Amino acid sequence: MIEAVIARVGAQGDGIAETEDGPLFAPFTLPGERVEGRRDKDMLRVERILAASDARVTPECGHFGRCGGCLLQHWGADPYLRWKRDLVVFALAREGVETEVRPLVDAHGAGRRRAIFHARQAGAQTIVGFAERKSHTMIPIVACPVLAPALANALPAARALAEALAPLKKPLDLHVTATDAGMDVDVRGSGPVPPMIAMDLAAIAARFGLARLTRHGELVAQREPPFVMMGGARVTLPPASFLQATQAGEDALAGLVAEALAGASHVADLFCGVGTFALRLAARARVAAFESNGGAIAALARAGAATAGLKRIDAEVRDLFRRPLLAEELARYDAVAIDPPRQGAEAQARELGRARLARVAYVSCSVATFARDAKILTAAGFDLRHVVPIDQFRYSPHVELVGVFER
Ligand SMILES: C[S@@+](CC[C@H](N)C(=O)[O-])C[C@H]1O[C@@H](n2cnc3c(N)ncnc32)[C@H](O)[C@@H]1O
Repeated sequence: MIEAVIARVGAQGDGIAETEDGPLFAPFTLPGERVEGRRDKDMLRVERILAASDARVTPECGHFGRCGGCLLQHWGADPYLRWKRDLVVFALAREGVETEVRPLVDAHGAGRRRAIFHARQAGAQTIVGFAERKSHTMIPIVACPVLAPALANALPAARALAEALAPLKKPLDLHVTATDAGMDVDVRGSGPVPPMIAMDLAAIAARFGLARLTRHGELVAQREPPFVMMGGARVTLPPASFLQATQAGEDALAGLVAEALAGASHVADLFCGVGTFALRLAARARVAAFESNGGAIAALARAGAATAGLKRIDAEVRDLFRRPLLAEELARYDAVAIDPPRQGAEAQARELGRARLARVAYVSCSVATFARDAKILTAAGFDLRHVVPIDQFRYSPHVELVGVFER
């Protein structure tokens, strides 16, 4: 057993004690706390808190400490939100990216509207829940307080579906999305399903009032096509679509992108998904939207065509890692919104740098790849005017941001 004093909370959400042998990572501890525990390589498995921080609060979830979803429910809101903004401040400073980091937007709102539950068979028992952190061990989950009220029935529905599929003995992932028509569920991992089980699944969909149930994107049952509103457009979602994690997060990101690109008359939306930004930007500007997922592009095109009052939207399936929009192609736009996955968009950033463009709104879910791409853009003459951090993933170390580039 050793004693340690926690100096700070690190970028992965662990408390960190500085020792002669280097940093010791102590999950679920807070700055200033004196703790006792067992050392396991660079981890400290805390067994007792000898002196607790004043900022320690009671976690709102009974699964906290085991479930890998939340790491920081034990921290008061103010220091937690300061830490989250600092993740962006310090990561950019470390990479030498100089800019104004604006106040963090708390975008938890009503809660998460998407969840992926895992289901595993343990003998005769079906376990439905989330994985432990950095492990495949499943934690059975009874309730998850970070989910939006529209997902209140998501866990019981996922459990019923997993139990119906239990005879197949396959590990399952159940993607649940809250839509304006009700819950949309896509079950992955089951493989082919015998007709009797398919009938059971359809009955469960009806019992829980699911808008739609699909298996690997194939329709099992549908009460009403699941849709969400984006600006004035009604978007019918393909199964397991990407959506920003919270409605408040989507509204905040879309508002910041619209503000950054205000006055542009022809905008390119890169990594556009189902049109989160494109369908709103098209109220004021002509938009060209690019994305590798064909289902998302079809949904965006249909929603745009069916919405009165929008300017023209051109939507194209394109792999922007392999075939980024070239500087010559970008010449026809006067501003760009870009929102890549975690890997960032290195090749695309180089083309944005080469293009004769004045404005880029860069939405990112990874400060590290954002910093890399920001350096490419600033080396090409862009000024990173400011960055706005956004917290859609309360209690986790994930943070989004919008960076506004001009030249
Ligand atoms: C962070 S999401 C953003 C989606 C959209 N902007 C939104 O806010 O809903 C990233 C998007 O990039 C798409 N994507 C992933 N890899 C891609 C690639 N190589 N080329 C084009 N799009 C890709 C994903 O399908 C996803 O829709």
